[in-house]
Amino acid sequence: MSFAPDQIKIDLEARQLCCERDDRILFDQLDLRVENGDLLQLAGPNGAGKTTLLRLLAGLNRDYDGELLWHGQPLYDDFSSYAAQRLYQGHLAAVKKALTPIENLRWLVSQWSVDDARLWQALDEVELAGYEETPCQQLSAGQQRRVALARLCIAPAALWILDEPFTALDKSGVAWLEKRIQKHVEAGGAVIITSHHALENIASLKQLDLGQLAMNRGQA
Ligand SMILES: Nc1ncnc2c1ncn2[C@@H]1O[C@H](COP(=O)(O)OP(=O)(O)OP(=O)(O)O)[C@@H](O)[C@H]1O
Repeated sequence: MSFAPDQIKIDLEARQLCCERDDRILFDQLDLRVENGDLLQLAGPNGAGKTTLLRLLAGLNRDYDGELLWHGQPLYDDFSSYAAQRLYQGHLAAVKKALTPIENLRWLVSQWSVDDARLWQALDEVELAGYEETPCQQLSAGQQRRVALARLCIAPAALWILDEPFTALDKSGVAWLEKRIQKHVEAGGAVIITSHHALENIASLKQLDLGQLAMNRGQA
């Protein structure tokens, strides 16, 4: 059975979100909403708070003021239903180096029941055919990133939250990932991404520039 992200209602909202680190306000009074078909790129200079915001949106950190809502209800009221619909990829590839790509993939998608044949196919899609049973410590940084990204071919999650996913990818990897993101958004899924990589080729792109917000705050 194929996965149709448009069959799942995506409605993630931040209202008046505020976050401080080390007595420094990273962002405040921040409002955003992500729904089916949205691609939101968080922009801003190093240290602006992009990863911090992404982790809040993924439900990995509760150190904030303001509201985070899923389907109009507080995110943590029914967190498991939210977690089942979102896929988070952190800025590190986060593969276990002692394991092979196929073993890593089994572990990375263990929250969903996925046929093993589909995992082999996903590794083929990310151009890792022939490396499926090689320990990841023997793979390059870009190949390890591809192992983690193979999840995007498999996981039935409608909302992708991706932190610098282009890191270490070569030209063909970048082109593949851009297409994969575009396809997901066009199919009715949604993507929130931090990336210093330009994503201008994707028509529905929206940007939220945390550096600009901080500058506006300074001038207010
Ligand atoms: N666990 C933490 N404890 C204290 N301060 C933190 C913590 N994590 C991040 N920070 C601080 O919060 C600020 C924002 O960090 P964050 O990683 O969100 O920035 P970023 O915009 O993603 O940067 P980059 O483009 O370099 O990845 C930085 O000044 C950082 O030092």
